[in-house]
Amino acid sequence: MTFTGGDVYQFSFEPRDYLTSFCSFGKGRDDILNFRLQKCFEAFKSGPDGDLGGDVLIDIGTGPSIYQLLSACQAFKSIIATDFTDKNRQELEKWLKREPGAYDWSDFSKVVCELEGDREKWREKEEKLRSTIKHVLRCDVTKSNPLDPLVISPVDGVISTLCLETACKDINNYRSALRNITSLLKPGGHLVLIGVLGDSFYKVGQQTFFCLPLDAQTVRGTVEDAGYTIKEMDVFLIPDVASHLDITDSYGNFFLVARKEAQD
Ligand SMILES: C[S@@+](CC[C@H](N)C(=O)[O-])C[C@H]1O[C@@H](n2cnc3c(N)ncnc32)[C@H](O)[C@@H]1O
Repeated sequence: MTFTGGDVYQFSFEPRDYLTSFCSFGKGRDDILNFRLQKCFEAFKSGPDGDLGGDVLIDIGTGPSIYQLLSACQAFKSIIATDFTDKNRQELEKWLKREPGAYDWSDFSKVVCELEGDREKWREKEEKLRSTIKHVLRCDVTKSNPLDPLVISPVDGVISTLCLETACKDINNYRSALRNITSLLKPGGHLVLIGVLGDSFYKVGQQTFFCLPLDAQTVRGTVEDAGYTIKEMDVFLIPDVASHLDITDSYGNFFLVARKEAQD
């Protein structure tokens, strides 16, 4: 599979096709989605005074998705969402502004509220997230400053879900993209990384996108080499890989939390 770079994303990544295939319950992927929501819930549950909390969280490569931020919005005062493509940022804005036709995330919000103890509070949860996302910015993880030309003060937290492996054509590029996003983080700040394992492609509508196949050991080493101490890494192995082969060949997901040490 040849690498699909920024131009392919900008013109051919259809947010609604992506959401329908990869961010919908009841399509044989519930266990994967529940793994991500559960791990985010556990990681952010200590709130603003916990290790994983503070003033600003940046989500790198948010895409059209918000599931990864539903728990985080209880732990950070503000969130900056980012993505490479115009269409993804527009789809996200549609949800933030409650525009007609915005994607319905209520199944996800209900799961997270149930984990927090009251499934009925899902509307309040969505309002809390909307008010916590203060900006939706363009980003490019291949740039040394991914928010270029914007320069911001280093933040307390960076989260990135399923982005770096889709944006990088080889492990050296993955290493530098990780270093690029690390430059946005304060020493002592935390990185939350969710990614896919063994994935070489994923299909969004009619378009097939490249993915860099990763294994847990390589991710670990790369994160440590970028100046982090890993606090947690958990792997979810997909029980029935064959049933997803029409849209992806990933065999698992990983969830990682790491603290940035003093030197970059
Ligand atoms: C598989 S989607 C993941 C979206 C979302 N984070 C999620 O978990 O559902 C990959 C995302 O990476 C973004 N992306 C691709 N290349 C990028 C780059 N060079 N810099 C930043 N984001 C990029 C895409 O636009 C897309 O939104």
